[in-house]
Amino acid sequence: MPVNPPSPQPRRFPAVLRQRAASFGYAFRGVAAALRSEIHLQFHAVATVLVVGLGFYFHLSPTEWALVALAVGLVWGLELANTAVEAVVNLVSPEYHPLAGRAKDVAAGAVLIGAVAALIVGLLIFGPRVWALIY
Ligand SMILES: Nc1ncnc2c1ncn2[C@@H]1O[C@H](COP(=O)(O)OP(=O)(O)OP(=O)(O)O)[C@@H](O)[C@H]1O
Repeated sequence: MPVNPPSPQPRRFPAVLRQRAASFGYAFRGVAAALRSEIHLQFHAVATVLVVGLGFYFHLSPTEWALVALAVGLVWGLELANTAVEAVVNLVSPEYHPLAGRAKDVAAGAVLIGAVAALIVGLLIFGPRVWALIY
């Protein structure tokens, strides 16, 4: 009795790629929406452009660029997460609730810690150079 050859597997690779591309699209849409609505993020965008400009001006080393990139990414990431927490809290608890307040305060605290760390990195990397430029 003839044996049928195994039927070829459906080609799922392009579908997976499409799904990944869509996920990236949603993520970029999230960043764009947060940028439009959050004044803090608009401030970070301006600060990021300034920091990158200063980095080129002062010819940062690769290690310094890595630290600056981590600091900038940390602040952006935490600010976006904070925006997401605020949106969810506003959705599930539009009325006053101590837990809602705590969630927002803790998320804001995470941004604060990240911002202080980024400030320290910025002062250590740019501080001496800016100082030498002025004096
Ligand atoms: N539903 C709530 N229940 C209890 N406390 C809340 C509630 N919403 C906000 N709060 C308190 O008010 C603070 C400010 O909340 P708000 O939603 O204005 O956030 P925000 O940090 O000012 O954010 P943004 O300025 O980015 O909108 C919170 O950190 C929290 O302490």
